[in-house]
Amino acid sequence: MTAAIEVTNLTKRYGSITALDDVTVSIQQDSITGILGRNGAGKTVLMSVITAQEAPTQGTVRMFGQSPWENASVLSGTCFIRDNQRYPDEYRLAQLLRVGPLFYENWDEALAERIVETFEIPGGRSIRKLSRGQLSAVGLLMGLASRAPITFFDEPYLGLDITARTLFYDLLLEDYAAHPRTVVVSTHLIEEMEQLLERVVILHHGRVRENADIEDLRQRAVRLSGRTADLDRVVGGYEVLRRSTLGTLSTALVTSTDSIRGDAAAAGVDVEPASIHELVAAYGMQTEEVAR
Ligand SMILES: Nc1ncnc2c1ncn2[C@@H]1O[C@H](COP(=O)(O)OP(=O)(O)OP(=O)(O)O)[C@@H](O)[C@H]1O
Repeated sequence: MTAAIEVTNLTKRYGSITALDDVTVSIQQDSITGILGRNGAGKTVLMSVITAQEAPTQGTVRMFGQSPWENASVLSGTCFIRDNQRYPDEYRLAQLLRVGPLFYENWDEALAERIVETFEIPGGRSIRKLSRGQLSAVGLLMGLASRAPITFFDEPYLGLDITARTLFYDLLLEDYAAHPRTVVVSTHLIEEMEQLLERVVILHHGRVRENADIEDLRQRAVRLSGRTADLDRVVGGYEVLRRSTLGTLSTALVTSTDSIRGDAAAAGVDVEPASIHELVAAYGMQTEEVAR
């Protein structure tokens, strides 16, 4: 694995708030990596520090082996589309399409035009008058057409309807297959996006809870369900990530082990693979102490 981004012992504090707490993570080159975690987990701050929009309190960031801080040669190869991306006040789409190639050397004009048509982005008014979804479509346009070697999308779909989101996912996969590059995307729409992701970083209270291949993560936990008394007999020896009971029936999300399926079968308890979004939700419910 070649790392496009290496973050080492990164801490970011704002006064008494610790947004990132000793984060060490590497992001694989030519992969699509999802940054997941609860509100306030540190996803945006991590991307802001990696892209040198904010200085770390401690720790180091390397992109393609170099520090991005005031490093034009590194930063020219990155594109960061924020959820609240701002553009100059009176800018219209045509101006944005003209400056794209000035900022990004791999800019693809045909792709940009295709995205304008696909997402029906209006060109006749200033960008600040666009709807929330249309503004997100402009962000997708910049992020995709830039073809930057490292592209960050921070919740890129805000306000986009389901058709537009599906079009985005299809376009991203198609363009990534034709032009492999490193894409980092933060999202809460885990079920929708997980088929795109190859790697996943899960943040919790500013710390890395998981940094794994998505296939490995899928093996990480199982969902047990059955009669509460039967379930009680099984879960005792395992790490229970989340449990719920309705009447006489219970379900439990349990860290997967070699013996869990045998033990569950012996107790008459059903076992199914847990989904990534169940796992992320369960991690998010853990107290800070448990997560460490
Ligand atoms: N400029 C700032 N000053 C003070 N605290 C900040 C600042 N920026 C971020 N934070 C805090 O850092 C923490 C992480 O914020 P961040 O925006 O990275 O969360 P997030 O994971 O992106 O959340 P969300 O999913 O809600 O977008 C939060 O507690 C936030 O309040």
